[in-house]
Amino acid sequence: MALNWLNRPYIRICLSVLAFFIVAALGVLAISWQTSQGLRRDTAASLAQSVRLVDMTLNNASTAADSVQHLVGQDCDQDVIQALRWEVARVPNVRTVNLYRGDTIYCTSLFGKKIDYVSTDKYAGETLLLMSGNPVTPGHPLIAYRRDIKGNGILIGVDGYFLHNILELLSTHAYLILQVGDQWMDSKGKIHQGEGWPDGTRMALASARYPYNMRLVIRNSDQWRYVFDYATVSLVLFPLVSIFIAFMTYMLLGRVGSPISTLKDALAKKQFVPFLQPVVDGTNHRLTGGEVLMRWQHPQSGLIPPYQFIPLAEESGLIVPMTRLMMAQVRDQFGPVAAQLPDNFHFGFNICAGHFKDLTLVEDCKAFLHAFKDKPVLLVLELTERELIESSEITHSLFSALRRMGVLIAMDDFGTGHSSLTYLQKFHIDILKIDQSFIGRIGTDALAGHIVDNVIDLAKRLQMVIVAEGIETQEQIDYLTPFHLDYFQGYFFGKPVPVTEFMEKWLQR
Ligand SMILES: Nc1nc2c(ncn2[C@@H]2O[C@H](COP(=O)(O)O[C@H]3[C@@H](O)[C@H](n4cnc5c(=O)[nH]c(N)nc54)O[C@@H]3COP(=O)(O)O)[C@@H](O)[C@H]2O)c(=O)[nH]1
Repeated sequence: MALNWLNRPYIRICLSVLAFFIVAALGVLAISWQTSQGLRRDTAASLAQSVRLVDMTLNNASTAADSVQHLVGQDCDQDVIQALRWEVARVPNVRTVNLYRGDTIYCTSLFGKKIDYVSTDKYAGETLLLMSGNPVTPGHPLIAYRRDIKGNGILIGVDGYFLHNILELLSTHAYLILQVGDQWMDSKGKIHQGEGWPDGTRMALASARYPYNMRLVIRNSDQWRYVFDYATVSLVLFPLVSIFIAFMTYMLLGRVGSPISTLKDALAKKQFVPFLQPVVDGTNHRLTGGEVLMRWQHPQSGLIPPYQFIPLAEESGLIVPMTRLMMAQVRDQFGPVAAQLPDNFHFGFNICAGHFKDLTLVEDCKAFLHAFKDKPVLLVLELTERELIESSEITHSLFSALRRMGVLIAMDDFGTGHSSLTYLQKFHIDILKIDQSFIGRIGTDALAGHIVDNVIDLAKRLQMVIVAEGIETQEQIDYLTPFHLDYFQGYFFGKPVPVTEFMEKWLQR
């Protein structure tokens, strides 16, 4: 069948590996799609959350500014200083509250009256300035909130600690920064100038209230960390599923093509070959013929014995073309060397019952005998007693046609079935082959000896040619010799071998 090529080992391995990679690739795609969606969703939520928290922090500064707004422009007396300090103590996150006039700070919550310069032009949106520290706490980041009222105003220092805490907490799977003007703070609280954040997918969200942006970068390493944190089960499951699918692919491909289609394929490729077992004269043990026994020369599995495929071949009817192939091969290989065969050499073919309904059998026998017209041989069709031949008009006319051509009929495995005598009555049988199971028990089993004696007696009375098959020992030969049987066959004389080996070993040169 056309699909049989699929179960060749290397095709099976290649397709299984392919199945593994397809499933694994689909798994990688599914995991990366799922995690990238999850990561985007989570980071977008982190961004919104960070803006909300920074806004809340700056709202505190704005609240403090509201409270001291009426002091703007007033002299820095004790009441004003006290009011400024009160706000530092009262409002969370606020570290200093200062008043300025023009570009000069003149009143501070920390030092009271103090003159200091303020560069108001550096403030983003005139409101916010990120600072890496101030003279009191150098290296400690802070954000200055400014409220200007006609050239005078309030400057509020907000502790950067809260801001970098927000960044740190929300940057588990991304690099989160707070950007104010061209300065930005990372999650460690470090202040940077200009661009310079890492490569990756970028997102940004601006505050609606204050002039700053929260920016977020998803780096490759973040993606992988997210995968390990949130898709651990899938990471284990997909390779296992891929291995399972590859294994199933391998196993299922092994079953592609039904056994019958496999036989058909083998038949088309002529993988069924004849082996020959010698049959020798019962007296002088010289070669007189050969039984043709089928073997399946499988390209991968090697030589397959008949018991593994003959039953299915018989059941499916494929045995008929397979037997025809045997006859054709033996004819074509022995025809040209017929001169080397002993006189009256006989070829025995096993023929199943179903074949006796097929008229091609007559044609095949004719062609077979014709191939040996210059050195005639005997053709023996061996019928097994295990299968019943239907007694019909077709079978009888077929038997008659075969007889007219001189084809001999042998009864194989005699004694093992239930119809031996019926057979002998209904069909003209020329040769009787005593089953090897009886021969094998000679000398060990008295009953088997009696059966052999009686079968020989019956066959002689019916004037049939007798073959004792399955001879393996000298003891068996010694037992049978006094009966003067026509032929012996068995491993003692030779096992079934390929045609070329049979020719080399048995034919005269
Ligand atoms: N319809 C067809 N059936 C066939 C064909 N070729 C074989 N067969 C059937 O398979 C049966 C087993 O065949 P095989 O394995 O080849 O065995 C044969 C011999 O090897 C074996 N034998 C012969 N001598 C001995 C022996 O001394 N000891 C021993 N243990 N085994 C021995 O016997 C088988 C031959 O038997 P038989 O056919 O009864 O003469 C075979 O029996 C067939 O049924 C085929 O082409 N067509």
